[in-house]
Amino acid sequence: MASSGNGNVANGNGTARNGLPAIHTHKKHVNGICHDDSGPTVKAKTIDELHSLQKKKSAPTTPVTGSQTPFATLSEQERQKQQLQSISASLASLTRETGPKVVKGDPAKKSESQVHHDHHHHHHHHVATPTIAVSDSALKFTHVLYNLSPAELYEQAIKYEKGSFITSTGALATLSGAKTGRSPRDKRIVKDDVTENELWWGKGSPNIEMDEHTFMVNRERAVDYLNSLDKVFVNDQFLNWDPENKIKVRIVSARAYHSLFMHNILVYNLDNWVGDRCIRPTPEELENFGTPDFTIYNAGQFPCNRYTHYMTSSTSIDLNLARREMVILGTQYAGEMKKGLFSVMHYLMPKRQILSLHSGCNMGRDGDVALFFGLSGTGKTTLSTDHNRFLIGDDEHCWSDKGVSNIEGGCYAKCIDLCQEKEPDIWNAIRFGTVLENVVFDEHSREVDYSDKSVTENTRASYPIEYIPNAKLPCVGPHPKNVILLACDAFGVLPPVSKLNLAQTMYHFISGYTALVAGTEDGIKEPTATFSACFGAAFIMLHPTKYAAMLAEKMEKHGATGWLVNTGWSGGRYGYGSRIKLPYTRKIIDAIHSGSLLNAEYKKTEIFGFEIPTEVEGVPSEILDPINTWSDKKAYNETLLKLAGLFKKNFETFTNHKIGKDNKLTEEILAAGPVF
Ligand SMILES: Nc1ncnc2c1ncn2[C@@H]1O[C@H](COP(=O)(O)OP(=O)(O)O)[C@@H](O)[C@H]1O
Ligand SMILES: C=C(OP(=O)(O)O)C(=O)O
Ligand SMILES: [Ca+2]
Ligand SMILES: [Mn+2]
Repeated sequence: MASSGNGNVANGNGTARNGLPAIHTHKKHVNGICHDDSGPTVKAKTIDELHSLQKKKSAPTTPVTGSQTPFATLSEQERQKQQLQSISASLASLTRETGPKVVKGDPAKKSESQVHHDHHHHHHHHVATPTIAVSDSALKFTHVLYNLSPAELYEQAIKYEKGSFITSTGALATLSGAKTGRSPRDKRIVKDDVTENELWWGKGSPNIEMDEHTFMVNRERAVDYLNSLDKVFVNDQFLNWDPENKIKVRIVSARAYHSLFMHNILVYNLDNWVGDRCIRPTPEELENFGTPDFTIYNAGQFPCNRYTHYMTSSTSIDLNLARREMVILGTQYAGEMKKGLFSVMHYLMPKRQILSLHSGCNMGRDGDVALFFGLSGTGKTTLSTDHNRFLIGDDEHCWSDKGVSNIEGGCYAKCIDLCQEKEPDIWNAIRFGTVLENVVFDEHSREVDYSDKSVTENTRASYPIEYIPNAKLPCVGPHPKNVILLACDAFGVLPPVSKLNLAQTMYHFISGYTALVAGTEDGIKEPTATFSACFGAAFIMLHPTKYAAMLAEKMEKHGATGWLVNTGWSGGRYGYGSRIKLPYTRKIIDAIHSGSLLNAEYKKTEIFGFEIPTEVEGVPSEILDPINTWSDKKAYNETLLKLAGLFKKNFETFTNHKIGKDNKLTEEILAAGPVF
């Protein structure tokens, strides 16, 4: 018994069972006990002690300022207490007096912390509690997992969230549940005395009203749900890389998946840079975090109550600008949080004369910045991620007097049919730390099949921007030189590239055209035109002409050129022609960046009056005028007229709005549409 205890598998004959020579250990006898260990021993007496040696204490996620005074520990405790008080206040029910008792750390790790500390209540920082418990949730503790690291969030997800797996490249595969895309029709905005006058309401507007009381009902529902859980995740982060215009946000959520998504998507740090490496998080910034400017309550697993006024489904995404709060019920799609905050920026930034943009953004070696506007799936992420240029951001930006800044700290790429050769940077960004939503993978090798649409076509990857090798850190840049409007035209009649004058740029910016291809199940054969003002009507808060006026003013002031790029069909509409090849679109974009396209030879198209180049390096010239690619010229002309009609009809809503200070620009914009 004693001799086999160390795992040596020698048999009685001195030969190992597998035929290899037996291993002879030099046995020492101490106190008559046979002892096998000759090497150095571990400095632990129990298995618990051994485990406690494995982890050393890291700097707190909300660290104290550098000084190492004897009072550092004291103030650290005080600071921790304040932070927990602030979180408890966030989670407070508004019908009861105080917030829940909150404690930091994983509820599953109670025994472990007792090993570390003789008086383990030092480890758990309790917050002042109500003397009379008025509800069951006030009797229990809510554990707070605060600003966890990606590794910790992986462990949480894999242990507790069904559908969480590590893929062969180290990404975290997750499922977002029943909702795999945004639910714009379930978005509600509180209409009060202020927002009634400030916001865009009515036809075409994304803002569907709800009253303050109903918001409180849903807020209470979310808060009660979150408090009923053993633990919640809290992320304290920032929006916007412009230090003067950053917004502090707190996200309270129930899933590690949501916490990791926001960790990737938002900004942790703005100031603390060594070269182009960021030390995150900045102690000062997080120490001074205090109360957030904006809070999201994500109770996505829990539905809203359809008996509640204004509710038309089990999903509700509610924004209250006065309270600076957002409540999410009945959807776990993570994009809802990111785009919800984008709406908030679309309200807050214009008040500071800063234009918020639904666009990607990158910069060349000479500091030439390009914006890529476009609706979902038109190519913002794909085309702004360019190996020859610095990525400033893929989706949400601000344009201030100083230049551009990314609102976010990460990217959110579509991954359907992702291909390593065509999109190497995105491909390589899908590794440890990246959240991969709703993808399908081999159950054994864990290799992802990006062509598989079994869960959804809207498969996504969210990764920190620094996973892109040529990310521009910090994510800010000078004033844009080129403003590229992307349209995925499924009618196949828009030219691959058109140069626009300012009025045309405004006309197309306000129109915000792209086309959706009908899903096969719908039985619809026709591509459907979508007009989404400012290429992001779902997120804008003010009337589109407000943003358009700001864009016109900035483009004029900084001499930016507008372009319309069709990333959609050519040679016939969807079902007949084919999608313009990504390498051709990239060549077109290259020519815009280099400036060569600005000075190319142009001809004017009929109906839309686009200036189209006769030649672009690396692109077959015949495809530059779409009529050449259609074998049926009559069908081309009919389709072109049909699309022009849709543009005209859509623009009717805007004809009686003034854009900018005088009527001159307004008239020019109205005249910049299709003529037929
Ligand atoms: N010519 C093209 N230009 C841009 N994208 C294309 C083109 N052809 C196919 N695609 C695909 O279209 C999708 C564009 O999505 P994405 O860049 O994520 O859009 P957005 O960021 O605007 O939502 C990607 O999957 C990309 O591979
Ligand atoms: C996340 C989204 O953005 P995009 O498709 O524009 O990248 C979305 O629209 O839900
Ligand atoms: Ca986007
Ligand atoms: Mn995108």
